[in-house]
Amino acid sequence: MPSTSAAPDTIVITGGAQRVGLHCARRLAADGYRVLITCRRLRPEWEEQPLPAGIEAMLADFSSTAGIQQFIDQLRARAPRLRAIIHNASLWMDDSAGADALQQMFMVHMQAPYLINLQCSTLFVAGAPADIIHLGDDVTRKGSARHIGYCATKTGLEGLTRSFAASLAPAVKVNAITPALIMFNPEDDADYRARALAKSAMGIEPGPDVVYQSIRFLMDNPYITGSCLPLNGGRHLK
Ligand SMILES: NC(=O)C1=CN([C@@H]2O[C@H](COP(=O)(O)OP(=O)(O)OC[C@H]3O[C@@H](n4cnc5c(N)ncnc54)[C@H](OP(=O)(O)O)[C@@H]3O)[C@@H](O)[C@H]2O)C=CC1
Ligand SMILES: Nc1nc2c(c(=O)[nH]1)N=C([C@H](O)[C@@H](O)CO)CN2
Repeated sequence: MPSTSAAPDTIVITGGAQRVGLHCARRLAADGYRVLITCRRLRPEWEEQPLPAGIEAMLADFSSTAGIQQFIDQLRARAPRLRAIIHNASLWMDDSAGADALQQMFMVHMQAPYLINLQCSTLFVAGAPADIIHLGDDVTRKGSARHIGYCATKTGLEGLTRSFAASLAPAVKVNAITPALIMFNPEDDADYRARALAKSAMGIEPGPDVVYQSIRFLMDNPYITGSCLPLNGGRHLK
């Protein structure tokens, strides 16, 4: 649970302005945490429908090292009582997306978590539970014929998980959640959706709360670190 001190503990969720990240931000704010979400653009809808109390948006673009460093400097200046950093930001690009697609996904999936973890691990509250959680992808289990660059960079993120877990223990636990289908995108057509649902034993689109539940499980468990938690509906059974 959040600290009882005057300042609530802070959880950072990168790429938290939509979909999975925003859902988890809402749930964790409702749990009593101060949640800092990062985004490349503030959403116009927040004018009419402000983010819930406890959620603050920080502009951050991880497409360059300078952009990552600017975020780190801003976060350090705010000197939050960090409880967790959740690396959720991601680009899901297929291999027809252009020559620099791999580089773009490397920046978001590996360079940003690498630099942020290296420089922000000292912002956690000393002597209190501390977590870094990487959002990976179940696709790393077998590889992907259609998202080679995406899969490679998410595989690299799993490697960062194990290395940072060894480096930051026992002060900070570092784990990954490796989901398969969580929530479709609006443009996904009926045929794509049917094929995606058929790939797992559970055969459902579970929605983002299963990611929140997995985050809570990792945060509330003092003994798991260096692990990649499969969240794939039994996809490995098919
Ligand atoms: N959705 C699913 O079914 C699955 C999701 N996952 C993983 O779970 C996580 C959440 O998924 P989902 O909610 O669909 O993710 P999204 O595709 O909605 O992306 C999340 C956010 O990443 C941010 N982002 C992208 N590029 C950059 C960048 N260069 N700098 C900073 N932020 C960036 C975007 O922020 P903004 O738009 O504000 O710029 C975006 O809102 C991801 O890591 C994803 O790979 C894994 C398997 C399945
Ligand atoms: N950054 C993102 N990564 C992924 C997404 C997404 O929408 N954004 N979606 C998927 C798919 O759900 C896939 O798991 C099955 O269709 C994977 N990664």
